Amino acid sequence: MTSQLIQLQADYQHLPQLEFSATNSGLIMIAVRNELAQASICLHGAHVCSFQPQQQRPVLWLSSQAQFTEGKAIRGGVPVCWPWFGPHPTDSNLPQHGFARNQNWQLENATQLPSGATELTFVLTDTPASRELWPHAFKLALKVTVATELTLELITTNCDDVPATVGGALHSYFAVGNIAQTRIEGLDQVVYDDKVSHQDDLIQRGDILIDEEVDRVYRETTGRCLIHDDASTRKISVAKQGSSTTVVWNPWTDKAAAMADFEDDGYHHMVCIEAVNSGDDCHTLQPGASHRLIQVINVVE
Ligand SMILES: O=P(O)(O)OC[C@H]1O[C@@H](O)[C@H](O)[C@@H](O)[C@@H]1O
Repeated sequence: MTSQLIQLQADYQHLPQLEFSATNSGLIMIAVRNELAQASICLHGAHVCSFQPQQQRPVLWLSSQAQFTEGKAIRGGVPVCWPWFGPHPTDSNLPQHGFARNQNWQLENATQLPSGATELTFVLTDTPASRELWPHAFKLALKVTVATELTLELITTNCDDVPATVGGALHSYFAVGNIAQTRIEGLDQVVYDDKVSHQDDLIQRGDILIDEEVDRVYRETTGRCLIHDDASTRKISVAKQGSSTTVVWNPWTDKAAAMADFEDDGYHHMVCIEAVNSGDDCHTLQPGASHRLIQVINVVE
């Protein structure tokens, strides 16, 4: 057992809702089990890997071929993309979706709330290596609240003495019974850029149905999406704050087959609905200022 694991077990032995373990590759996992729900979170990336309210099936999709390895993003769950979303705007040598999802975060605090929810706060701060990728002093916190709903609050604080521009995403992968019997409500009439056909300024008409590769950046939209998962006879609500960009992604056949950590037929059972800050929706923070990106996920009847 690593000394970090032993320390965490000692620090949080008063919280029976938490169980700490290490993967074969030495990454630390936290299992959260309370009267409302269960979840698992990897310290690597502060990555929420699973979320399951009581009496429900898993809400998040996690690839059976996900790799739990230092320096590699976990495929599925909720990757934290930060401080940019997608390719870096000016330097294609920098990592896709930023670097936060590939770093070891710290568990700053965990508490059990009177409501039965468990709240955990993870933090990441700048290092000499991070400043080579993004030249700013920062504190990034992810507050994860595990209850009947899963609430993720990503708080960026600019600790530098110059302004810093921040983008990113809560890149949530949702589990669906069958993508052919799934539709996404909430983006009707919203303007989007289609990253598959490379067409910009298209307009969504009605609900989104997925029967091919979908990679769309919906702009100027702050509303919630509702995933109608008819095969599982349930709906998943995905609400957000601090973001006016929503990305919908399903890699479909060829892209799924090309990803080593994505099972070939996995695209039948997932869709990403991502709360994003990108393009004009990035935020320039003055020294000391903060930005909050929030996603709230729950199953509705
Ligand atoms: O493979 P990655 O880096 O996790 O990215 C997965 C996908 O993430 C989505 O957010 C992007 O819109 C896609 O273009 C991308 O393929």
